[in-house]
Amino acid sequence: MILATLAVFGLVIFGFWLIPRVLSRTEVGHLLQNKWRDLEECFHRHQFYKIPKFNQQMQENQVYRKVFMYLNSLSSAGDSDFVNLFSGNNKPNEINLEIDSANEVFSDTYLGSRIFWKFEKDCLVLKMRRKEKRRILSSYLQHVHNVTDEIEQKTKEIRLYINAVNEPENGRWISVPFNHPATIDTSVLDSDLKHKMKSDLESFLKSEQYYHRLGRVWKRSYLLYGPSGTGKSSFIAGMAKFLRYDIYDVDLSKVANDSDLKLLLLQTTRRSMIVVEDLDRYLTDKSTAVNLSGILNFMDGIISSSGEERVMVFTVSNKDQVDPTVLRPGRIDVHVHFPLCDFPAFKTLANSHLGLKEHKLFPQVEEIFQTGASLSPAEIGEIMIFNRGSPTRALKNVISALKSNTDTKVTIITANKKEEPLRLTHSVSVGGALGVPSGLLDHGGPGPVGLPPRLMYSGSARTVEEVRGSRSFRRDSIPTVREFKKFYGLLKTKNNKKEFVDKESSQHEVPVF
Ligand SMILES: Nc1ncnc2c1ncn2[C@@H]1O[C@H](COP(=O)(O)OP(=O)(O)OP(=O)(O)O)[C@@H](O)[C@H]1O
Ligand SMILES: [Mg+2]
Repeated sequence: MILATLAVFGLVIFGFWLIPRVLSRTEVGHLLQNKWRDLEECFHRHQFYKIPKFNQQMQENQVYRKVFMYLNSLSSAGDSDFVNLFSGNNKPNEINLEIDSANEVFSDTYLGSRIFWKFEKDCLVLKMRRKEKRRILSSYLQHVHNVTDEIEQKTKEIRLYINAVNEPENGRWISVPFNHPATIDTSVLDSDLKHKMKSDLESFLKSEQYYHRLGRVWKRSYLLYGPSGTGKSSFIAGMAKFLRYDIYDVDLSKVANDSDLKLLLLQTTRRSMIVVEDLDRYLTDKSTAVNLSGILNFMDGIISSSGEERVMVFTVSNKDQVDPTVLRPGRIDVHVHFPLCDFPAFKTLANSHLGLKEHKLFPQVEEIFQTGASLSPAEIGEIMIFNRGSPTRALKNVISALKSNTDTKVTIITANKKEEPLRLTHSVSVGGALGVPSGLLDHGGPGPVGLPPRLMYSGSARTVEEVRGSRSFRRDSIPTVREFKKFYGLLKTKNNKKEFVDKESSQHEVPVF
């Protein structure tokens, strides 16, 4: 008797456990669930809001578009009876799922209230309990807006804008899709610095209210400084991808005057990154028609169409040469140093480029770094890429390049008799603005110290006097390696005194946080 009671009791419990599970997986269960919900809603009065697909001018209603996108992002969308499959817009191999507008009701929960969406002919209908509309309607719509904004931001194609010669019919900017492969993570930099940069950018994105409360323009400015080939442009690409911002790359030499620069800024959109590479060059060479006050106003970003959500990035090779007013706090918020390679950075490159964690030549490489020799990550990276078939050969070539670089670190007397340091090898620019090579590549054979041919640029010929007159070789007329050697040979005969330039501090710093 007791056994029978226990068996019945067990069966009842099992039944209670099993029935909801079976129902939730079957059509009957689904139907019952919907009927129960409908029954529950029968006891409430409802308010309906219609969102037409088109406005009176037969243009697409943006609210409809956003709600449609929002509904697609709901987890319940995946469970809907009919789902359409489309190929991706920019990636044809990708398949996207989209809810079908055929008479289905989608329910959503917001702040504890249930909200229903239904497709009708050319419109979407929002249904909510009347007594709850005051409490949730506007914040729910804001929530829909925020979610879709975030989705759009994540999926949008990043574009690179370049200020072209004046074409009034097309505006001042021309753009191309931006597909640079660099990310913040692929930059060979101190990992703590990369982490700080990411959190700085993230906290900027979340600070709209904070900036508004302070009455400040919601923008943040970064100065990336360091020798050529240390990854400044690649890092900018990584920042833009991290933020998913478009890049406006300002070429100041193509700007007619201060008001033209204002116009350019006015024609940028929010959520964009405004980049001026080699700012020091423009300031010292006066290779722009814009004067200092025009540049300062531009940096302050006051004149912009919305004044909102801008990141500005400036690169310089040596910040000590830049007028302190340009770099004052508020105008530049964060300084980031891009150093030449040290031994840990070399090891990271060897790992990523050659798959080497350890090698018998590493101690030798470390020793040379300890003597103060250094090359830019670009130079070391190029040697490794060129010799990637043989890691040992790659390391040997890095060693000889480092040794030869030690020999080429000299102090030269410039035209104005002032001693000025010049690192010859760092002047071989391997990357133009945002990594687009600006010189003509010479594939004519290996370089003199095992450097790959890619490192050799055939720029326009320059005389030694021209080279000596400038602080460093300019990107737009890069000498060939042979010219370097010639130049170096001349230096040796003219200056018997050969000094090492002080090794730059390898400390990365982000002074303002
Ligand atoms: N720190 C680094 N981490 C990873 N790659 C680097 C780094 N530095 C340079 N490189 C590589 O070297 C090449 C040139 O780098 P990039 O153009 O970013 O240097 P740059 O500092 O902007 O130089 P320049 O001042 O001449 O414009 C790129 O292909 C990049 O991938
Ligand atoms: Mg650059």
